[in-house]
Amino acid sequence: MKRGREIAAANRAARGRRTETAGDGSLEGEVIAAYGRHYRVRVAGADWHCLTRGKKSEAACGDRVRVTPQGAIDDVPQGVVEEVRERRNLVYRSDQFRQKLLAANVDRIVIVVAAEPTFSDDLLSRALVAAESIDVPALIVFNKVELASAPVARERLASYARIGAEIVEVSLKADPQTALARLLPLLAGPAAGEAPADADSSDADSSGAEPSAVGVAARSADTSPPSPAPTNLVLGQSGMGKSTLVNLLIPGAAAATQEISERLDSGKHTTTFAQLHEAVLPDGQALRIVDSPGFQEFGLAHLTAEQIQDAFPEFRAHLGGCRFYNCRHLEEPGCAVLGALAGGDITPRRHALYRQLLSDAGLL
Ligand SMILES: Nc1nc2c(ncn2[C@@H]2O[C@H](COP(=O)(O)OP(=O)(O)OP(=O)(O)O)[C@@H](O)[C@H]2O)c(=O)[nH]1
Ligand SMILES: [Zn+2]
Repeated sequence: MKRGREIAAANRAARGRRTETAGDGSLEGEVIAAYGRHYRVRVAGADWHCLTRGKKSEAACGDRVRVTPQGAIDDVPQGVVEEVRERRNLVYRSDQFRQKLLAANVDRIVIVVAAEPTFSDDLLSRALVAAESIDVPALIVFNKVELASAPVARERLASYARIGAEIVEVSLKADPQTALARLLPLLAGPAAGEAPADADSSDADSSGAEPSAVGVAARSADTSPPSPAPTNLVLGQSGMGKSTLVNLLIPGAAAATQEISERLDSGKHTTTFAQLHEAVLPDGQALRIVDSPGFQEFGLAHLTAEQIQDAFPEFRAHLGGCRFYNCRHLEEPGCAVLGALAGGDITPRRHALYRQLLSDAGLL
């Protein structure tokens, strides 16, 4: 989050690059659906079906890619992904054996939890760590708050608010209008071609007190090309209401997903599907949502020790206070983080997660 300003600037620069034709006949586009090695790439307003050259699937939803045309099948342009452009960030899950790319070039990670079924602290915490590790703001959408079980879940979420997480309460099914009124100002932004609406706000940092300052038309008024809306990656365990959220925000999203999975997957079931949905709102703002599969585990084996440590906001105030400059905050004498753990400022659950993430990454 501390690099929000730089990211916003990089963001503007990256988005200045519109679709271009290179000398070799290749074109630039954006991956709007990733399904194993199959991709749907939006090139100059048309949706192409593309494959990568290698066996590995290395592009993610939201990536800018260079593609070469390969004719058309059933009027759908076909292409090959030749190159993935440099990305601002990449969200992925990993264990020791493989990686699952979720999305690239995201501006916010939206994590859906609910009053019931019971959400997993481990998964929520890992999603927050994933966001922190790439300096992208996270938003927790707390759904089904009309249920009698909501106070228990609210109490559990309070510990996340204490470490700085932003939480929005909604009833996506029971009260969709209020949910939209709360979420759209946080998630929408200027449509492509629209001038920035707010001259004062300058970045997509979520650390400000005003929720309305988060990425919503909050681009500085400079001379660079106007930015399209921020890209929101939606994550959630099964049953929390992720599909309900995506369909409320983008009417027709379910049908689009169905259509793409039928075309790209030809009946095979894969779980690596992610899709970018876009909509223009009545007020002219635009909304970009990446829908990803529900998950039951969130491996972060790719993180470095430094990324893991930095992803715990409640450690920060203590990091300078350890006796050893290279303290790992595990059992070292004179460790300020362990002191804060003993004193109750850091919870045992969070410190256990810290240790587990180091272990998962092979760093213990
Ligand atoms: N009571 C209540 N139920 C809701 C609300 N929002 C969604 N649901 C229900 O919660 C269930 C799960 O919602 P989905 O949107 O399918 O959840 P999901 O997270 O996409 O789950 P998967 O499809 O399994 O990945 C459905 O039966 C919804 O009708 C709400 O505001 N209140
Ligand atoms: Zn320490």
